[in-house]
Amino acid sequence: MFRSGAFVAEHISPTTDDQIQPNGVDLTLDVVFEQLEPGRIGRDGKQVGDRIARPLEELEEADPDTYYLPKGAYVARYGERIHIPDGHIGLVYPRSSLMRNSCMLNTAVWDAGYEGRGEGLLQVHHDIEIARGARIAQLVFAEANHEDVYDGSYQRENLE
Ligand SMILES: O=c1ccn([C@H]2C[C@H](O)[C@@H](COP(=O)(O)OP(=O)(O)OP(=O)(O)O)O2)c(=O)[nH]1
Repeated sequence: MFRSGAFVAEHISPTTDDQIQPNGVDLTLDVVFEQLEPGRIGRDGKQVGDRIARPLEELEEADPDTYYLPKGAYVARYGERIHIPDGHIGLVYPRSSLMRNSCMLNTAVWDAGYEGRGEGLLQVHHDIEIARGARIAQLVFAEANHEDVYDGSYQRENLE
């Protein structure tokens, strides 16, 4: 069963009322990264390739705090601190307005016990402007059985 947006909001911070949806909580765009170097997925381990944040100069041109994204693939970091409570997994879907603008956000599994400010693959199939802090995605929680809780390399990522 999927949980209500009000329940999800108890585990996401900060949130404003307009982020709380019937079935989930909207996540905002914080930073957009471009990958520069190949990563590696090995049999025992992995490496995330070097990346850079979209340069601030571009953000400050014309319309401050807006990303102008040409067609391509980016990694988006969400603005909220997310905790996946015991007994649940999280899934992220694109905000439909993003998808209707020919862009897509992909999700992997958000494990029970994870805490951090996570990331998603932002596919831009047509140039788009996205304001920093704009709502781009929706996080939902589904109830799930598990024996262990998340203890991987991304635990507590991007927390101050
Ligand atoms: O779209 C997603 C999905 C998950 N996560 C977070 C939550 C999840 O719990 C964590 C780790 O995901 P996963 O277990 O898939 O990572 P991995 O590649 O297997 O690495 P590790 O074994 O170090 O966890 O990343 C994201 O930031 N974005």
